[in-house]
Amino acid sequence: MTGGPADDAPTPGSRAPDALLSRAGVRGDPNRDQHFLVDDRVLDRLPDYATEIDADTSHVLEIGGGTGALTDRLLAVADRVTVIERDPDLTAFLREEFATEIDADRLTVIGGDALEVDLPDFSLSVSNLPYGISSEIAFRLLSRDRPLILMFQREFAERMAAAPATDEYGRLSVTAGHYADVEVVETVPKEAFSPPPAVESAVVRARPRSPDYEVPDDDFFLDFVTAVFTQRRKTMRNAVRNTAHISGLDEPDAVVEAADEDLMGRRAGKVTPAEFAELARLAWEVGEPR
Ligand SMILES: C[S@@+](CC[C@H](N)C(=O)[O-])C[C@H]1O[C@@H](n2cnc3c(N)ncnc32)[C@H](O)[C@@H]1O
Repeated sequence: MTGGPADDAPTPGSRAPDALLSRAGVRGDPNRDQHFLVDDRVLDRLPDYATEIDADTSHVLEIGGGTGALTDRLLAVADRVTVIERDPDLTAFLREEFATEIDADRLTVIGGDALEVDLPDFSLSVSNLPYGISSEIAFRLLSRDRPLILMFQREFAERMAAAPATDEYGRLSVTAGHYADVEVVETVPKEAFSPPPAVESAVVRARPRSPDYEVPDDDFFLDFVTAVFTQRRKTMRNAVRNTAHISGLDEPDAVVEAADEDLMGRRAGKVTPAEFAELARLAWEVGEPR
């Protein structure tokens, strides 16, 4: 993990982020999740995190194109890029600024909400996400089983990548880890953005994988984990009993009785994903899920 902007020089020939901001004539509105990356070195490293794992760059998806500083870097490594941007002024600007790439069929700009529009069949996503929709968009992307390089608020990124029994480990770590190997590859200071956000950011790299455990049903497993973590201060015994309504279990007591006693005496933060999976299998068998 690198510690923030440092070392290498910006890529020659790429569009300067401050020039893009001034051509677009925007300042960035935090109420609309607009914090534009203005640090060339961070912008240059984002595609590198994908190429260094040999990710397929035939069709790169960017959520939240903004003024196109990252789009420009992605076009340098990808055959084709699709950008989804909600702000109509910014989509108009992107279409004008990148008219040549659009005409050459190398760039598609979709105007709309990334949570609502149909996502294309992308091979990789590299995005500086709108933080207001971090969780929803992250899981929309994770479920596509493609490599992802995503900028989040630092705390969210660290929770996503956390290992069992650490302070950050929780629902997000288990559910994201169900789809991918997740790592924080860089922390990014506020000053790398214009306007600066209130908190630090971090870049996450997610590589799709099949989990090394089996679950009876993906949705049931994810709901079960979520339900247990909503009561993370309780022992598993009490959490499983109390959260039955969320996970849809009709017979939570039967699950508690059949489960390993040591496991039931722990808190959710000390339960590994594989142990959650084993418990979900048991719950599926004896808990009479609806
Ligand atoms: C953090 S900025 C990143 C902009 C640019 N990619 C960069 O790195 O400078 C997030 C962008 O997402 C856009 N945005 C916010 N909510 C969105 C949504 N629901 N769907 C699509 N774009 C959204 C904002 O208008 C903004 O341009």
